[in-house]
Amino acid sequence: MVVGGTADFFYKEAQRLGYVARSAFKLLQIQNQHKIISPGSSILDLGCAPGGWLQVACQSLGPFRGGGSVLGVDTKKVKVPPLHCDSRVQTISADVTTLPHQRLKALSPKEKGFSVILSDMCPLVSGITTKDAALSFELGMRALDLALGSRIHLEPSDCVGVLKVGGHLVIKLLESEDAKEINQISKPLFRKTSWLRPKATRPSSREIYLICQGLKPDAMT
Ligand SMILES: C[S@@+](CC[C@H](N)C(=O)[O-])C[C@H]1O[C@@H](n2cnc3c(N)ncnc32)[C@H](O)[C@@H]1O
Repeated sequence: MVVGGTADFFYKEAQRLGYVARSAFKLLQIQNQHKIISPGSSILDLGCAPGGWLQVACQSLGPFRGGGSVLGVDTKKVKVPPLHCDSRVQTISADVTTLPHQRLKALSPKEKGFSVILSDMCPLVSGITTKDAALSFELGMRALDLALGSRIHLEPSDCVGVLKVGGHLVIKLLESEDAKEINQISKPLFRKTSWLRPKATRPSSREIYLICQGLKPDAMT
């Protein structure tokens, strides 16, 4: 992004290192601080276009022989393969708000769900703070719902979430009272939850990431 006639630091760094978007540095910081991705992780990346997080997710899996997988979903098509991605990365074009839990589960390795779910989804920003925050909250809740299914009682009770026990979930939100509600819902279900505002976030942005680590076993199972 060119701001005031000069390309900003993270834009230049992204170009220098072959990342398709400066957003790559946000996931790099999350990974450096929280180590959510390990060799062999099965990763679901919601709102993956143009592919910066796909690149960092694949790099974070380590050498190809260590296995792992990354499934990216976006309404926009991703021009694959971006640099740093290998055949462990697959993408589909779909609207996350209407994508059934069962379809996502069927796309996960051995249909067993994912060990890491990332949501960098954001609505088309209107500039109206309350409206944008409300839309962002809806996308965040959708990510939570896909991850946890009936455990957060948003869906019929047979609707199983696609995040594995022990797994991690990252959700982008725009700061608001509602955003705090997502943390309140998540907190009892995970070993730890925390907030992170990455250095690569533009100063004018209200975005913030909720990081939920270590999904606890379901009391019902
Ligand atoms: C900030 S961009 C993601 C950037 C990406 N993490 C990267 O590093 O390249 C937000 C993305 O969310 C996607 N998005 C928003 N609403 C969506 C929805 N309902 N279903 C799927 N993707 C959605 C947009 O199309 C957009 O590509």
